[in-house]
Amino acid sequence: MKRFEELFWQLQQKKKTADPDSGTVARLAQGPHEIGKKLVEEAGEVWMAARYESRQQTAAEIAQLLYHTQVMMLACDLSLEDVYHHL
Ligand SMILES: N=c1c2ncn([C@@H]3O[C@H](COP(=O)(O)OP(=O)(O)OP(=O)(O)O)[C@@H](O)[C@H]3O)c2ncn1[C@@H]1O[C@H](COP(=O)(O)O)[C@@H](O)[C@H]1O
Repeated sequence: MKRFEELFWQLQQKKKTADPDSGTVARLAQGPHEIGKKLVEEAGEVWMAARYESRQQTAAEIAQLLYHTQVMMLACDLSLEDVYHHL
């Protein structure tokens, strides 16, 4: 099981090393506009899963939303601390 911080550190490494096999690196190359569209799509999937699907499916959709949120953070050069500051 991977935790939020661990995933972020992993994605930071992918970005830093420009891993050519990484889907994250490919998404980052698309920029914040495309990443934002994906983020909104995933948020909609969370909404629909919560409304019409199982708890398990909702959890899976939330995990994807968290991933795409982290991709946006990296695209905007935001650290975990930058975000936690506002919690
Ligand atoms: N947790 C995730 C993760 N969650 C979601 N996704 C991506 O988001 C997509 C989910 O969107 P959809 O269900 O809408 O699928 P889709 O329609 O095929 O999406 P698109 O590829 O068309 O955007 C998946 O296909 C993945 O591309 C993720 N991609 C990667 N990770 C983790 O990120 C880490 C680094 O991954 P890489 O950068 O690929 O090495 C690894 O630990 C991965 O497990």
